[in-house]
Amino acid sequence: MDVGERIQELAGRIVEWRDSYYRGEPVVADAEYDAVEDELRELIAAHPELTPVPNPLDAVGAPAVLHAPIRHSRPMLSLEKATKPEQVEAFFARFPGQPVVVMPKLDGLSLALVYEDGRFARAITRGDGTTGDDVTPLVRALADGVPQKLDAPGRVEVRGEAVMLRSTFAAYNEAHPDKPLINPRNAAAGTLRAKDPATVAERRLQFLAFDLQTDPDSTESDLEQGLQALGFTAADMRHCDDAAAAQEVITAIEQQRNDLDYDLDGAVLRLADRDAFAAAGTRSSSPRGALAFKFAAEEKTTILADVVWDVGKTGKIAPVAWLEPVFVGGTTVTRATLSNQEVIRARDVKIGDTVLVRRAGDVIPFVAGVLDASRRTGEERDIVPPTHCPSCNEPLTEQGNSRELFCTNVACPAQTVRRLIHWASRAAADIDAVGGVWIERLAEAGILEHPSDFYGLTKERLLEFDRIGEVSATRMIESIDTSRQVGLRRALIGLAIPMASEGTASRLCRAGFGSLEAVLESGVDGVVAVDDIGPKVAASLIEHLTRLEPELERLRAAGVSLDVREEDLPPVVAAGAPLAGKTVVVTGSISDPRTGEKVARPVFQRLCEKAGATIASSVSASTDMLITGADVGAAKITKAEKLEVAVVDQSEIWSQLFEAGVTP
Ligand SMILES: NC(=O)c1ccc[n+]([C@@H]2O[C@H](COP(=O)([O-])OP(=O)(O)OC[C@H]3O[C@@H](n4cnc5c(N)ncnc54)[C@H](O)[C@@H]3O)[C@@H](O)[C@H]2O)c1
Ligand SMILES: [Zn+2]
Repeated sequence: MDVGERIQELAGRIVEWRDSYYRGEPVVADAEYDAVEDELRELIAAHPELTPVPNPLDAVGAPAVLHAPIRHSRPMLSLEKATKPEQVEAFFARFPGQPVVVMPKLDGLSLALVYEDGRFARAITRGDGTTGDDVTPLVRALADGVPQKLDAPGRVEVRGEAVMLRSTFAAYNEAHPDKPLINPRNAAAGTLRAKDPATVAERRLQFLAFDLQTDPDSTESDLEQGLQALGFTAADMRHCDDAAAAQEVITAIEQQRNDLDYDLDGAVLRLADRDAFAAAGTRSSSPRGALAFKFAAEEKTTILADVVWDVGKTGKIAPVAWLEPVFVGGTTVTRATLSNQEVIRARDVKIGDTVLVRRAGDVIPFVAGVLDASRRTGEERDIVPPTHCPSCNEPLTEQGNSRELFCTNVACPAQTVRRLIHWASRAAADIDAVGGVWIERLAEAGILEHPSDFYGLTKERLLEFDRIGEVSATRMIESIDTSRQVGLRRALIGLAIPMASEGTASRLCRAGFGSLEAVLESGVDGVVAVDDIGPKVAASLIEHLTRLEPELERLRAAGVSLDVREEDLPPVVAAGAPLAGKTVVVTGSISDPRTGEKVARPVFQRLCEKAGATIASSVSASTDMLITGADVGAAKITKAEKLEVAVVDQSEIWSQLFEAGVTP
């Protein structure tokens, strides 16, 4: 194929894919679409004489099917893309001396909100950039962050992104396993295509503003201040004076990405001054005064090679997708979860399909759906759930609306191994020198069945196995020995009791229970009396602890501590408590000023508690103080400053702690 043909092919594909995408039925993941755009852009740059007419790269969106077309007062454009720091430097070089804001590139859909004489008049989608769809009733009914009235005369146009919050998305999919949404962006777009707001009432959207035009011109020339003065929630903007500062904020946004309640696919740089942005003008499809820095994709497509049913520690049999390796969310993914039978049915997934895989942050990668069922060849196979346990061959039972499968055989070998691995895991007994493979070998040999069996192992017994040396056998035994100090909280986690979470374990300790036996003795009534422990959790806890009583006895006999540990007790507040009544957030890396040694964050937080503080995990309006260690991301500090939370360096706190006699 010659270059001209390739260009035509790529251009055709872009038009086709955009068409499906803007209809709400994407056929490829964004990353694949972007790769095709990039290839076309490069070919055209090298062969300008072969530029297709029309050139899809000069167009915005797609010639959408519009129900109620409205022409935009000025075009709604796309953004120029960057992936390298040099491009950020070039952007600053183009506008010497101009302040720039850096903000998240929100992954939803853009809207223009028009206000006339202080009254919300209409909301319009981007459409093809020139003409969009009137979605006023839907926005009125479903979007938060859209004031009905403004204190501003004349015509005001605010542009921004309507996103579906991740929490809304998750809650919706939980409530509708029969018709799950693919991802928050698609969900937001689909919501605004609905004919009647009542049919999509649970699908609330959040509007976050990033652009403002006023007529007559307002006196406020700073974009962010202008938006806030009118009462909008603006995208989180941070002012930067040079490329290095901007690059730092871009990195901070990318790191923060998983902690936010909305999807973002990059960071946007934009001239902070509204007049300067307008004066910079536009290219065919993007403004000159802005630049989008793209992050790594969190969604990709790949082939579903097989589905394997995995037996978990509580006997749940979960479908695991075996994938052709795909690089997504920063790592190569080969396995992903398919949740349960009902999700497989609802998403209509078959073995051999090209599936969309989503991996964001620490969440286990999952198969979000099949993008393009028309790609099927007929060779695909249905995913057939097992009727018997893949490990012990006992018949399975089905539970709940999502028809989860369970093996209820308490002697099921796979469950036994899973439970042992769980006991040895970091959050529980932390037997780090004995890995999963060893646990499996020992279980197969009949030496390990219950957690208490770890404590009867000897070096001599381990040395009878192949491929094990003196050194590692000694390490294993030492690691097991240390784990005898596991204590109430981590032992409870390690016993993998259904419905009892890590939070339950902490709450029991803080409520004053001295040992696992004491929890059992207090019965359902005693446990339910603890704040934030409900009757179902209490019942499950007591039922399983009763069943495990002989095991608790064996653990005790082996010298394993099931008593509460000092660190899990409510802190004894030091006299004079310098941080009394303060809610604090700790960020950055903390070290003891006397030795320079690093101090783990939970340890430092514990010291703050002893000094009277209440610990929070993120900065909010109710935070009194942000305590900063070394290497703090810029975004956290900005947020604290915005909320007028005091930002205090760790050195200040350390002196107060030492003075009150609180030391690690
Ligand atoms: N999967 C597919 O088949 C397919 C097809 C077409 C397009 N796409 C995807 O759509 C996107 C490209 O389309 P585009 O040109 O609309 O988007 P773009 O990436 O050029 O970005 C422009 C859009 O970013 C949004 N935005 C979010 N936060 C912003 C902020 N803080 N400031 C300014 N704008 C902000 C606005 O809605 C604006 O319209 C890409 O992500 C692409 O992968 C996918
Ligand atoms: Zn089984």
